[in-house]
Amino acid sequence: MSHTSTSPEAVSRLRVDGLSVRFQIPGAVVRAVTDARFEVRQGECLALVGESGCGKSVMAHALLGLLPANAEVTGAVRLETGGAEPVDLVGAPEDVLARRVRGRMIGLVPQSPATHLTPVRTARAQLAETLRELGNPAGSDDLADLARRVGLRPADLDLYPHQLSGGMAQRVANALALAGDPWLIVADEPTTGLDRPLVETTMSELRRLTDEGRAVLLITHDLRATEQVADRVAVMYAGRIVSLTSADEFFTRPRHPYAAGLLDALPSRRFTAIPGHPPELTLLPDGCAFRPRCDRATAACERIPELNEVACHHPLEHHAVR
Ligand SMILES: Nc1ncnc2c1ncn2[C@@H]1O[C@H](COP(=O)(O)OP(=O)(O)OP(=O)(O)O)[C@@H](O)[C@H]1O
Ligand code: NI
Repeated sequence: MSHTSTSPEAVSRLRVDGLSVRFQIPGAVVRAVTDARFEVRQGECLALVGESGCGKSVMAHALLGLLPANAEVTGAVRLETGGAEPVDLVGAPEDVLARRVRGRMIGLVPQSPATHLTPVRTARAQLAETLRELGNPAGSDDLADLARRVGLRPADLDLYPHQLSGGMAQRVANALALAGDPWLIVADEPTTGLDRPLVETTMSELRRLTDEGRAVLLITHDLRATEQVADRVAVMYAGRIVSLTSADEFFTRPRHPYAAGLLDALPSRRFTAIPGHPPELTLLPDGCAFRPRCDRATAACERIPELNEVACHHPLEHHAVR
């Protein structure tokens, strides 16, 4: 389902190469993201899934230079758009990120959006201001169009943040992320608080933007929504990407035991949770971090497996699903 109207050299993409994030906290180091390698290409939606606390939001913030001062980021993140000079996002000066990247090249839908809205201004005022700041003349048509695309009714726009339900605040955040017509949309749980029809609206909008030649990095717990829009799926466990395959392969022939476990936990499948819990990111074991929960673990798992689509010493051959 990829969009290939441009020549290969001009293909836009985000390339993440060996990205790691460490947080220094009193007496410990949180290894939130370790050695992430992936790309998101024009015309593609890549979903990033994994249990709570595995490092998904930290990864999203690292891409945009939005981590707090106790974070140490290493590795490379390059944004190549339309044959223009690539932008190196790790180590880019704050003014470059603020003026050129955030909102314009990369739009972020933050997790828990209600906390990011200005309490004293209506949704309409915040959208209009963002459109203006991002150099869009903000005709009322644009604003109305943006609202419609995310499933907001015109009357919703006159509400103040405290009057918005969680789902409405989510839609306002989705609209704010799209206001600058960014090339890449990083959407961190963009469907929180939305009912199924609105989840569908949001997913179709993300798919439409993707098919028009943009790119989407979708962070979500909603595997149903993932199945609907993702071209590829990256599975994260304890800060590492442990599986990076086509969505079709992830949903029908998962090879990493953790990926298979996530699918088995779905009510529509076996409805059987993976036993145990992920490790503390301050106390990661050597070797495969999933080993203590994995019924296929062997002595080989004391070494970190390479990510060759699947980071596992003993991937599943044919896992019966559906
Ligand atoms: N500023 C910080 N200082 C120390 N640790 C942090 C900081 N920010 C995040 N962390 C830790 O990094 C880890 C990854 O957090 P992150 O928010 O990325 O998880 P997540 O995969 O997005 O989870 P969820 O699905 O619940 O949103 C967590 O253990 C979290 O406590
Ligand atoms: Ni998160």
